[in-house]
Amino acid sequence: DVAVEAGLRGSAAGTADAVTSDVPVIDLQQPEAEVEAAMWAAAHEVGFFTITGHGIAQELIDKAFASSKAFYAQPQQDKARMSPFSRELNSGYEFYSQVRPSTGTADQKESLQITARQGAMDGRWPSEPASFESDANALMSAAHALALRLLSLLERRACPQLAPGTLARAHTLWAADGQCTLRLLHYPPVAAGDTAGLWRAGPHTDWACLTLLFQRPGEAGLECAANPRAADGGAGWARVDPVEGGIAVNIGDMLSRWSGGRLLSNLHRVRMPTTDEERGRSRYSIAFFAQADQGQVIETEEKEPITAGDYILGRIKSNFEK
Ligand SMILES: O=C(O)CCC(=O)C(=O)O
Ligand SMILES: [Fe+2]
Repeated sequence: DVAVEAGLRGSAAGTADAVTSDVPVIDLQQPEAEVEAAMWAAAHEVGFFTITGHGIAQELIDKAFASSKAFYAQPQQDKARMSPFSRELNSGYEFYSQVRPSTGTADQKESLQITARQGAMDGRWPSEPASFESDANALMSAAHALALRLLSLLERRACPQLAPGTLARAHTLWAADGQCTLRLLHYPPVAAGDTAGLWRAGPHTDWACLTLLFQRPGEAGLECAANPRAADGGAGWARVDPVEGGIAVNIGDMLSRWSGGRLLSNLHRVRMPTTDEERGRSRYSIAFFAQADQGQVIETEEKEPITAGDYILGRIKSNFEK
């Protein structure tokens, strides 16, 4: 959470190099009982894993990345004009604006946030490239369906207090109180020189129940805390490298709360490039955040009930009060 993130500022743990290797890779085409057990172990112990055999067509993913790349290739003022950012709706285009409590510096990135709530994208869909809206929507629908499947696989062990299917039903797309979000990210090439204190994305946990992260081979840099139960990154950082055809998955704060702490959200970050070749290259990623609809009540034995809407509002406030 925010206190953990702020506590990382300037601490050795926040900046230590990633030492351990990749997170578990889980093939969803195994028998369901095996998938469920493997996901539980990974979600419970690491909070991060990569899934393959997920059924989302590579063509859908490639098209969304192609549209993203074409969008970002345009001048900054055009992107801002086509998709003005609204903090209230958590939608639109942002340029080097997100300051993490963990670092105090702006993430070295630009992003376009699409919140799947009625009206949130009115006047915010980029008109160029023309394929943008349909490509982004196609990937969002597929990612949403996959996220519901994963939530259902985790639910029995993570949230035994819930009737089966509760988590899946709590997340809709484009309802009047929807909060699911697709974020297209671009980390531009970096000039050689001192990048101390800078991050492509500073250490943070996600607010969502579950995040699906599309990233591409050759564009590495994502790392998660080796031990999600330690407040300072634990015994170092683990690489979450892109896997051909794979999607990185992580547990967010909302599911951590809903599960009464059975699952923990894990800190993660995107490091700056370290070689000339890497510095000269963009990193593009696409995150789908499964965030329950505003009216959904998150009830557990451990804490007072809170609606998913108030939960997210609290997180937005604490970030902007820093
Ligand atoms: O681009 C990435 O790999 C990570 C992005 C991320 O963690 C986020 O947007 O919350
Ligand atoms: Fe994240």
